[in-house]
Amino acid sequence: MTDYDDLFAETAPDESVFADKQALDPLQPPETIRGRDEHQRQLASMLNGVTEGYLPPTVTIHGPPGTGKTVTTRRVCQEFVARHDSVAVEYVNLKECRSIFSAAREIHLELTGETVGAYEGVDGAFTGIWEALAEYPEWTVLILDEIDQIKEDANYDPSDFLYRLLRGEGKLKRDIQLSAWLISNELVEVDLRLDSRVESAMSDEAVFFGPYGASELDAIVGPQLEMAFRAGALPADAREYGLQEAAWRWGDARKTLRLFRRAGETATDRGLETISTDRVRESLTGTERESTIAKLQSIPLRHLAVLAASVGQRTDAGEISQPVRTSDIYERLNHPSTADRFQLGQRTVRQLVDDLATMGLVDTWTESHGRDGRGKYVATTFDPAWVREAQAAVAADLAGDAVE
Ligand SMILES: Nc1ncnc2c1ncn2[C@@H]1O[C@H](COP(=O)(O)OP(=O)(O)OP(=O)(O)O)[C@@H](O)[C@H]1O
Repeated sequence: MTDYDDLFAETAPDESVFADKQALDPLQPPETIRGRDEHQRQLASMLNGVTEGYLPPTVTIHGPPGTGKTVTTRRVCQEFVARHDSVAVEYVNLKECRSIFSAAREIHLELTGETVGAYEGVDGAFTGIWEALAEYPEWTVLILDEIDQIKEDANYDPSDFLYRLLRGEGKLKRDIQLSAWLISNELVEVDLRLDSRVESAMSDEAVFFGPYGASELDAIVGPQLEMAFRAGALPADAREYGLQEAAWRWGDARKTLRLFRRAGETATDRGLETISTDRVRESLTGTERESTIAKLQSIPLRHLAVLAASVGQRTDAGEISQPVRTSDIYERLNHPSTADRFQLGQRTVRQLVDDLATMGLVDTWTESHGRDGRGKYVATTFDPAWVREAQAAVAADLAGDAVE
């Protein structure tokens, strides 16, 4: 039988380098938005359009992960509506929405507090959305975070969804003043392949959040590092090294916080009083691995299948052999044991490989083989073994869903 007193005593950190580990939690809203003055100014001047009777129908906000798109946009909007009764702001994260209906349902839920039944469909959700907005203040800013998710719906064109949002009959009839602020990693018009009808209904307002440099990361996470660690636990050289590497590799504030948290945990596990540059170096690999696997778990299954096929078989020595040709990927996916499951033609495989390259997950290049023509080669931009780990995690999730 377990002696819990012993168990907890043994696992309690006695010499922790942390003073307040929670300070490194990226989910805690920051007290102050730092290093984004110009962006805040741009967003504020768009909001100030209401004083002249105009809000742009859309504002696109894009840039790589962890660059402050969400926190900055939400904060500026919240502060503005707190000072202007004629404006309301609503925020909806579409992260979990893999269909247009679920996106419309999520917006409806945020505006009304009520769920739309599946039988009411997208039409029902939009009717409810317009009825709700008719009761709102004169202007509404609707922030749709991770808008790129709506492209996952194979049965519905993202253009139709956005067109309804911008030019829907129910909206025009009620003269609703809605400004849709669309947040995503890629430029939304390109990523969602929006048609010209939607593009002309959108406005040109776009705000780009670039990756942070080392000094910006210092300004953003610096105060959190001060709070998180005991005095002297994070020496200046290790701190500097971590910030430089984080800026060079990612420019992502969230990953930077994770990097220092992991480094601190390793130091504490090993009973060390300080976090050396070596601990930070180890943490860099761990952070890279963790975030890549998390990203792989979130991509569509077809893309993951193509990645798995590009990773291929281990050699006799247990190594994964890369690069592979796109034709090999196609053949592996069309092996009799899996062909029925995937049903991916050559063109689709090529398209999926291009998507993976755009996501930064693979590198591709073409080589000439003399008389045999040319071949396109594919290799992952990260340790290919991580694909197997992501596959195992996805399979476990799917099995869990099936049980529920
Ligand atoms: N300028 C900033 N000032 C203070 N904290 C910031 C800033 N930028 C980012 N952060 C921190 O990083 C976290 C991630 O930021 P945020 O969610 O805004 O990034 P994002 O660009 O929307 O990322 P994603 O594309 O992954 O959704 C925030 O919760 C906050 O802790």
